[in-house]
Amino acid sequence: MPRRAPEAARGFVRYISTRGEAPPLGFMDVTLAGLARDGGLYVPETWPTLDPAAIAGFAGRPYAEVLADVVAPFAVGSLATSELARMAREAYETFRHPAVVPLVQVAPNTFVLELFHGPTLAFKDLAMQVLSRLMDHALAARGERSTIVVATSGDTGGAAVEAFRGSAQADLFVLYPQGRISDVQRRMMTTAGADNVHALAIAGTFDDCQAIVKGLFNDHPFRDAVRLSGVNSINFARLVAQVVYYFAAAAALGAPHRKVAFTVPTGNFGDVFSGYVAARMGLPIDKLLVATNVNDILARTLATGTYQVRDVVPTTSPSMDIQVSSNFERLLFEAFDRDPRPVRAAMASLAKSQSFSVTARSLGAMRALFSADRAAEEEVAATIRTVRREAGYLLDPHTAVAMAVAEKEPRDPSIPMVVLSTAHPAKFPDAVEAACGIRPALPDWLADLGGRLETSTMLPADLAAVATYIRTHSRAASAGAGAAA
Ligand SMILES: Cc1ncc(COP(=O)(O)O)c(C=O)c1O
Ligand SMILES: N[C@@H](CCOP(=O)(O)O)C(=O)O
Repeated sequence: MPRRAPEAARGFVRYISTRGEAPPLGFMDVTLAGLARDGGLYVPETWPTLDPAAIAGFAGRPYAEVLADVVAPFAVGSLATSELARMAREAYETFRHPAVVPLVQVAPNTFVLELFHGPTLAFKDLAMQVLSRLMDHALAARGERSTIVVATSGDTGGAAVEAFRGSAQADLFVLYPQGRISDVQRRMMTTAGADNVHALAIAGTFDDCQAIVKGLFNDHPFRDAVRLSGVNSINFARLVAQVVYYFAAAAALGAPHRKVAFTVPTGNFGDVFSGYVAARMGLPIDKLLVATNVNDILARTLATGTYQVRDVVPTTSPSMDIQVSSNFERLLFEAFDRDPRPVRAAMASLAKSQSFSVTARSLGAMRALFSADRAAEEEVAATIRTVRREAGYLLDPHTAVAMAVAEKEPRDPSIPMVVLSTAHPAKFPDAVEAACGIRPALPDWLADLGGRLETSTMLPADLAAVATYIRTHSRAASAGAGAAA
């Protein structure tokens, strides 16, 4: 059978690598590829835009329809809009709230955007439920299998397990940092009871897990042999699906006729980069406020222009206990006017000396839209208590990091501030109870989670050990495979 020409060679919307040394690909190829072959991250060659009337029209529309309209321009030529619309409809049928992403007002002109009504109670479901459908569709159409790896600090892993368990096309390997996530998060990964899901407890941090995943992608013979794909936010399809809720929330609050600001609890910089994409597409965003816990590399970088890795400190918002923040590379590429050479230099410096600096001009470009601050552990707990007392609303610790930062930051009171609520408080019951004395219960459909049988494999934080495990257990590897994208 003749080999398929890559989509990009067939005149589709092209995606380019932030490091400039990988072949351009089309949307579905990028979705299956994960990391670019030069170690960089894919972004579209140009940002599509939506006109103000289209944005205004999102208010009150079903969320799945908004997704189809926002994502379609990124997939022109690669995927029929009717297929995308079907996938979106099916994806959001798994959600437990009719609005999918409801907005709740907690103070004058301050809103919480609840992104946790999906099957694993975190914002990751919003993109993962679409991504699994996109990948299954592409793999089935091509008659291919795939080995999916994912590094998680707690939430991406559970969302991936839920989205891919039972997939006929894919085997999923989830790397989580042993002992550094909540019990609920761990159980969501270890109780799938599906042959195609492998939960790997890594003796290390999330940064170790993510470095191993990138190492697997950068080992081209391995990558090709197992047909490697990734569902972390290195995958552009994850990010584009997350752009949708910025549009939905802003339109509900009067955009495009009114500016809206967002505070985003941040770790791997994927969620907030999706906000940047929304701005590039024409959404009038006043400000994107990056909120970190004490693992504040992003806040320090935006303050000083120097990205300097330190040891990670365990916190009550474990999903944000991250130092090497993958998607910052995409922002660097933008801030360097899309010149891949300084991106390569920065990434080489990061690999060699754990740090790099950006020019004053690039820092200025970042600060035009982004600002940043951190919340210490006592501020997080105090915010959970205060918001509960004053607004009768229970925040999870990640959302509380964002709320604490939003409250500290000087702001124009006439501009609505939307705080992204990335997880349900019941995923972190110990931290919430310690902060305010209330122990949030899991919803009914997860009430038996604590009693389900757990299966996981402990491995050292070692690239070769993980690669060997995957080679042995991946059905894509044992079926034999040709070159991947
Ligand atoms: C609950 C929660 N909040 C916030 C974040 C940070 O999001 P991002 O990594 O996209 O910056 C994560 C992890 O990604 C998370 O799981
Ligand atoms: N906080 C994340 C870390 C991985 O982020 P991703 O957005 O790149 O998948 C998690 O919960 O796993």
